[in-house]
Amino acid sequence: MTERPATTQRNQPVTVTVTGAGGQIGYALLFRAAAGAMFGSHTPVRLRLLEIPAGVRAAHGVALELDDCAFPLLASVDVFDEADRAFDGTDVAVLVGARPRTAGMERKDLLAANAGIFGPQGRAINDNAGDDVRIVVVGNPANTNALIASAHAPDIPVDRFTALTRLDHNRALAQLSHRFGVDTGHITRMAIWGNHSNTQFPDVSNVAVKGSPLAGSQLDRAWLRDEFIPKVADRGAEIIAVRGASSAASAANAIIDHVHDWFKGTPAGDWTSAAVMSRGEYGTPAGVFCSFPVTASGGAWHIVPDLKMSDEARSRLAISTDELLAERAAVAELGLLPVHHV
Ligand SMILES: NC(=O)C1=CN([C@@H]2O[C@H](COP(=O)(O)OP(=O)(O)OC[C@H]3O[C@@H](n4cnc5c(N)ncnc54)[C@H](O)[C@@H]3O)[C@@H](O)[C@H]2O)C=CC1
Ligand SMILES: O=C([O-])CC(=O)C(=O)O
Repeated sequence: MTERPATTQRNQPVTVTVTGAGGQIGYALLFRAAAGAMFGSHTPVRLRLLEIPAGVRAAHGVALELDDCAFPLLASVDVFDEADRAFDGTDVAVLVGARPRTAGMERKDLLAANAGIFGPQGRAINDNAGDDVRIVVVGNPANTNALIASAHAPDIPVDRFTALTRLDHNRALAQLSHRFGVDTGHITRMAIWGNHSNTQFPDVSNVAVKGSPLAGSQLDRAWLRDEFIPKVADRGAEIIAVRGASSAASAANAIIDHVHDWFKGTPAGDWTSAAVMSRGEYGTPAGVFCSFPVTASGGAWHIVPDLKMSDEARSRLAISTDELLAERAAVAELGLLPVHHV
């Protein structure tokens, strides 16, 4: 047996709770998390898997397979069907567990089906998680579910809650990479604004390719309006139509990217996209989780300040934030928000 070099340094383990762990995204996520993709090769991970009773057996199956991978960084795996126990001491809560949409549904159609999950989970995180807990909401409609969860966690700073729009960001990078014939790593300063839905605004106005801003024919407005923006905004539906199920591996990959950057920071000179609580930045309505261009440093997200926005960009963003306000009103109507959040 090869001995580990004496210099191998090990950080304290990070505890990650994943809800919906027996589902499609869970299956694509947990093995990469256990292999060290979130926090790097020096940080062991303790996994806590939450499922509803009907999904617990599948989650146990995933736990058996995790065991069989013999990941050196995997400190423990535990399966729960009770939120209070699953979130006990957790550092990172990944809220995936929810029903996915099927062909013909919009993400907002999931509101009534899924929103009821996130209040109790927010409360369980509030009462049980570690002091520094960070939360990423993935289950749709993700932005509004993040609002519900945070509203039920009064002791946790709202900035610790996020909703995932990194998948939209990555989709946009891939489309730009195809268009301009460069690796995605050469494309910086992409931004997703608004809701994780087809009203989102994928904005290339600050994009740089190999460090140079887009110019001339690269800014083909008809291509942006008729092809790029709808391709990115409707990609989730395209995946459902082609794959027959909603995106799972690409969603898991985006979760890894999001958590990784939150802990490790975004690269100098670039930013990414995440939905965070709006305090009115860029004219957005305060009190909804809205996607912005963000940097991460010191374990916190920072909305990129002082970007110029055209009138068209502002009106596209307003369409998406109007949808967020409508979702907020709908869940308030369903009694899913505490009164002071309405
Ligand atoms: N924000 C994003 O970028 C994306 C979000 N999604 C959303 O992620 C969610 C999950 O998608 P999949 O994994 O494909 O679905 P899935 O149906 O394969 O798995 C969901 C799992 O969640 C479990 N679950 C349901 N309610 C739960 C609860 N209260 N507590 C714990 N577990 C619970 C189910 O038993 C199931 O095993 C869906 O809402 C989907 O729309 C999917 C792709 C991208
Ligand atoms: O579209 C869906 O229902 C799943 C999802 O959020 C995505 O793929 O972006």
